[in-house]
Amino acid sequence: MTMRTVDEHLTEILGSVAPLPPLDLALLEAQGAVLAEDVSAPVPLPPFDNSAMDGYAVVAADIAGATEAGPVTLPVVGDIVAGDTGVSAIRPGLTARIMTGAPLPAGADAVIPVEWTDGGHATVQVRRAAPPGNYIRRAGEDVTAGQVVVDAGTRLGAAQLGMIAAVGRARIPVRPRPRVVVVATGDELREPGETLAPGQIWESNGYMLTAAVVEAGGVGYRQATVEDEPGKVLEMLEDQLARADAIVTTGGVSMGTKDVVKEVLSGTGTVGFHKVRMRPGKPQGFGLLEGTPIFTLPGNPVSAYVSFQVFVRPALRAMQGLTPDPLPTVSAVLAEDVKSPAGLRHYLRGKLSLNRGTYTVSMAETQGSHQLRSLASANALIELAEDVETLPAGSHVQVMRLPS
Ligand SMILES: Nc1nc2c(c(=O)[nH]1)N[C@H]1C(S)=C(S)[C@@H](COP(=O)(O)OP(=O)(O)OC[C@H]3O[C@@H](n4cnc5c(N)ncnc54)[C@H](O)[C@@H]3O)O[C@H]1N2
Ligand code: MOO
Repeated sequence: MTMRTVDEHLTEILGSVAPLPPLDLALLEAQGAVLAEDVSAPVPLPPFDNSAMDGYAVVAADIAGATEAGPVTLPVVGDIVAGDTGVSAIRPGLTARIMTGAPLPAGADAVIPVEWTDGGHATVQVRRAAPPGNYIRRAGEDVTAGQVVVDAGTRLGAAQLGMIAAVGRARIPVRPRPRVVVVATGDELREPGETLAPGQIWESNGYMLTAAVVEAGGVGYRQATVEDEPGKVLEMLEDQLARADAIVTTGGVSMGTKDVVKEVLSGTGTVGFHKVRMRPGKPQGFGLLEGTPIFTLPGNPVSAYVSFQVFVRPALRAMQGLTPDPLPTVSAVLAEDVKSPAGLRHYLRGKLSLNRGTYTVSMAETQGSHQLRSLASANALIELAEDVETLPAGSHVQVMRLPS
């Protein structure tokens, strides 16, 4: 196994993954996917001048002198509701009742809310003056014709889907959420809910990594554990290629006699195994299996989780056409002294808090790569560069916020 840095390993990964080809999807099928092309408006929004209030469409000059004590009385010549398509014009001296969202009749230049009037039907008394433009929503004041309303590369949430529907699009080209098969290996593993024999543990990495795939915008498929028998593991991985845009395995990649993932994948496709200068997460493998990226993460639970966030998450972003950013990172003040092994990138579980505008981070109680409890209560990973060996309390450090 060759030695390499975190950056070297990530560079190889990002050089090997490509955005998934776009698909044309109906709006609600596209939720969570990333828009592949800009969406622009074919018409302005609003498409026509319309009323912002339930009230009366008037000529502002007609009611310029209206007061509580001296209301102006106008004949009401029509009733315009939202959805009316053939609205006739009004002339000075006349008014029409109008509802919110209804098209403004030609000739009118202001809307008087019903609360400023006596609410009359045949005639209406207006008790307040208003300038031209009062409570009118002008055509194009939200979006102009031809304007881009959602940029390519945006992940589609509720607001973006609403915007796209509002410009009349029923289907859009998106990069689909990558389908990621998660495979746990190890003869010691049993399903949660089953009874354990001595020496066995419950399988947890598969659940954790499948959930992490979803947090990273993918679709996670957790594959049941198979026996640590090379033929069976290879056959299962090859079967999974049919439904996978990527495969993530955990376990079986270090120096043991039963490190089956390494055994079956060494020399298969372009898969290579490396010792990466990091803690946790030293033993890593990556490559393409019949063109599909496969990440072989270590088995220690915290190592698997950190490896996912450092290597797999950026790759899944790239496959969605997003920038392969790390988790959102902030600068924080260390609450205590820390030590770090020389020559390794160190990821420490931490607790990040914001006190009077300053981020402070303290270390989780335990840092062993088998100690999942402190990861489950952490909200951050403190990232210490390879050349850091000691840092006193008060130093500034880069901290990755964990998905919440
Ligand atoms: N002689 C050496 N031994 C080890 C080295 C080394 O360099 N030389 N590296 C250590 C490091 S660092 C790590 S990390 C682990 C990685 O080992 P594997 O990827 O081969 O993982 P396993 O041996 O299969 O398992 C390690 C550990 O994690 C538990 N595990 C595995 N899968 C799961 C799962 N799905 N759910 C819960 N727990 C899991 C497993 O029971 C082991 O305790 O190797 C070190 N050894
Ligand atoms: O890399 Mo191992 O991941 O340190 O426990």
